[in-house]
Amino acid sequence: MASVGSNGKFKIGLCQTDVSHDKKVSLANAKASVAEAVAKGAELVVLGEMFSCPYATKYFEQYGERLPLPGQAADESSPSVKLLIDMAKEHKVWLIGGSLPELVDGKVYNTCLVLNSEGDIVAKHRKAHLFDIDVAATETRPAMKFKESDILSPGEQMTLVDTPWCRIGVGICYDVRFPELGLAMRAEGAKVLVYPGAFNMTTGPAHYNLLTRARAVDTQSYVVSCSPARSKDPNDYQAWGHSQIAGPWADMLVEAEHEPGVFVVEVDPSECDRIRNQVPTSFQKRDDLYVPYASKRPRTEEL
Ligand SMILES: O=C(O)CCC(=O)C(=O)O
Repeated sequence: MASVGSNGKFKIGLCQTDVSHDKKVSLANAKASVAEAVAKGAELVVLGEMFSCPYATKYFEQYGERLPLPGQAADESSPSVKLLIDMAKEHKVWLIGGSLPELVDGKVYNTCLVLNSEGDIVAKHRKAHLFDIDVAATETRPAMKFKESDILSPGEQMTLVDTPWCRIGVGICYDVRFPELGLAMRAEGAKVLVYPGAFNMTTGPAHYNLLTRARAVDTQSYVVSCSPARSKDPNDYQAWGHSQIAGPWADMLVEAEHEPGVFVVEVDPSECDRIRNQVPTSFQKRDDLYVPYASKRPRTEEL
């Protein structure tokens, strides 16, 4: 498909921020990090999953806010939304606003707002695949159990945003595990896939970098994974951190450690075209072989 946007180079800033139990502190951390990213030249800035809410299902309602629809004015009672709008306007920067617990009609969603450089909300992604896992401890990894579906409802839509540079696809954390979503966004013309996330100390070391690179190699796109920093309080959810960007060749362009930090990387959407032409997998697909199976679940005897 024809490319959307200029296809020109631009700089992406990753903000790996500390999340506090005091929302005002988390928002102040986000504000300082976005300002730092802009000072370092970022034109599009990304925050982590739940950047203003400790990551635990028991907090999602308490910290939840009402989020406007794209094109709608923000409710003044939503401090995280107000901050995102103010930051986008003040710095004239595009923002992929991590995620927030969204309260709507008795439901709670894990939602990412995307704002343009005028502070307009141009897209809203609700996490489509909820993080429900139950991993047993082994000698080499701690146990990890999480059940977002106790509180959260899943989003029902794929999210694509047209920016001045290229089309961008947005997913949230566990969404990155589903290659079909990344491939669908790529089929719709995305050249950058952004996943605010908050992996953990069990799956993070094993899979975070691998998944970022895997989606990059599947889709021949830039893949941006942005996490909060690890909490110093052992009673909190321990985020893996390691915010990172892989290029369309699946090369790691930046990878943080677990401390707070701001990382700015230049990306070039036209590089996706070069890689896609050199290794033209999207034109070599054998849909006749596997599309009939695309919606099948594993046979029950294998579960
Ligand atoms: O997929 C994983 O292992 C982690 C996912 C996660 O932390 C999340 O979806 O919030």
